[in-house]
Amino acid sequence: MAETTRILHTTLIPSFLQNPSPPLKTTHFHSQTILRRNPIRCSISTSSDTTKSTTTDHLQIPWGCDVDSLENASALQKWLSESGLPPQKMGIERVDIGERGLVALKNIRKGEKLLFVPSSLFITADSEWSFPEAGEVLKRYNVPDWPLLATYLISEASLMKNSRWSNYISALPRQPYSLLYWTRSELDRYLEASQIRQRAIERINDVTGTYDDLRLKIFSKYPHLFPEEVFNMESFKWSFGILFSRLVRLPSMDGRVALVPWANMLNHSCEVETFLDYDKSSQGVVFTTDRPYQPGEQVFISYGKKSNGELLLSYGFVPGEGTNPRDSVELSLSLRKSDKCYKEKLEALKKYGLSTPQCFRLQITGWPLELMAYAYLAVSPPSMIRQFEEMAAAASNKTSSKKDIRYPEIEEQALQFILDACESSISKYTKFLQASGSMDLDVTSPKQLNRKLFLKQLAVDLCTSEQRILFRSQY
Ligand SMILES: C[S@@+](CC[C@H](N)C(=O)[O-])C[C@H]1O[C@@H](n2cnc3c(N)ncnc32)[C@H](O)[C@@H]1O
Repeated sequence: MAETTRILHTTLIPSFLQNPSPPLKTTHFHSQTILRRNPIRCSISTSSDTTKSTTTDHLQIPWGCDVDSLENASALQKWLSESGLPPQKMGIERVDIGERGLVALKNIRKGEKLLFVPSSLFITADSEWSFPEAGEVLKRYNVPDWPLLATYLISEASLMKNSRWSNYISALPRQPYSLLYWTRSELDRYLEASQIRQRAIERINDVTGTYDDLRLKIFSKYPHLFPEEVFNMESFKWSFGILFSRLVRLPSMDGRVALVPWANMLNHSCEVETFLDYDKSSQGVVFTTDRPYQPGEQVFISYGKKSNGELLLSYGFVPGEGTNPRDSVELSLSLRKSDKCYKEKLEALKKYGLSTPQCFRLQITGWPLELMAYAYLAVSPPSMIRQFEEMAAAASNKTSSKKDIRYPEIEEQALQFILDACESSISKYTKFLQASGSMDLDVTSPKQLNRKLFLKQLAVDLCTSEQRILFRSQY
């Protein structure tokens, strides 16, 4: 479950539909369409306009289960054992952290290899389709792994019991926790202070744009293979939500991405340092424990070195206060519009792939040298025009030039510039956190109220942790 964001941005958006092979003749497919698909009933608007107040109350994905359903998880466990999963030292149980998770059934030692999920149980871009022609069409159009897997998941899910993955899909959450399910007004209201709001908007736009591309360029040409009642924005939101929170990148399999049933039941802990990977000798997905577990204890892995905001974005949770040593916050710095050398400074920044405003990542342990270089540039007087390039180069992470630059004559101003930026960001968090106590949630049903309270709490937890890093940086 590592590095999903990077993978999405590198594979989802490229124009994958430039030169498809000639389309197959439609008559070719008729024998396959006897398999019945389960449509999404009363699906909500497929509009890409997330500013509309679409609530998730109307969502009618007819597959998957409630996030904490143990019944479906037990059926999954039984099916996996029958399908080649070796006996395990862990079982699926309801847990305090993460709803359902894997819990030790026996003593587990530090350094033990666990899981051994065979590759026959992975879902990858090469998995066989129950509708092979649908898969063939996508491959002819060179659809990259992420959108291909999202479509595959919907295709298999819609076949319910007729898919070989039916037990796996039935145990997936009907509505994954993900910022994809937040409306634009919820993002604006709850995450106004955090840069994660913008990342969420970009991600929602990526998903919407990908779906629109698929619909326009492929689905509309093969409606008998990709009917709109099944392949619509709602089902794509679901399948991308599942991919963001469950897809694993396997470094020892050349970085291939896969959905790995069973391994998918492991929750994340910021304290552990162990990752899922493919083990060539046992030919399955494993992980090696970095601590012992006693029977009854939940076993965790790491989803990667992610900040609280990144965990909220992909997985829909925020770790407990102060528990994430990798936590960070993005601080936005801008050139002053009134700067006499605004144009020259902006040119220097652009030369090194930077701009204004520009975000820098602050960690609890400190800020990057690039941030200080940007601050030097922002405060430097016209007399330092010859150093602008050196400063911009040092502010960029795309250059091998020296980062540790120092200009004692403007150091104090540069530090003050950073402090002011922290101060301004802190005041946005303070405003939200103070208002959150008395926020009118503007809802009519108890279900909606629960949802809003849940989102608000996530936002409060995120903003508290991000503000804490800013205070620390200021200090
Ligand atoms: C790969 S799944 C893990 C299995 C999942 N708990 C289930 O019941 O299906 C990832 C999801 O588990 C939950 N999760 C994982 N680690 C968590 C944690 N430390 N705190 C809260 N929720 C967590 C989040 O909902 C996340 O999207």
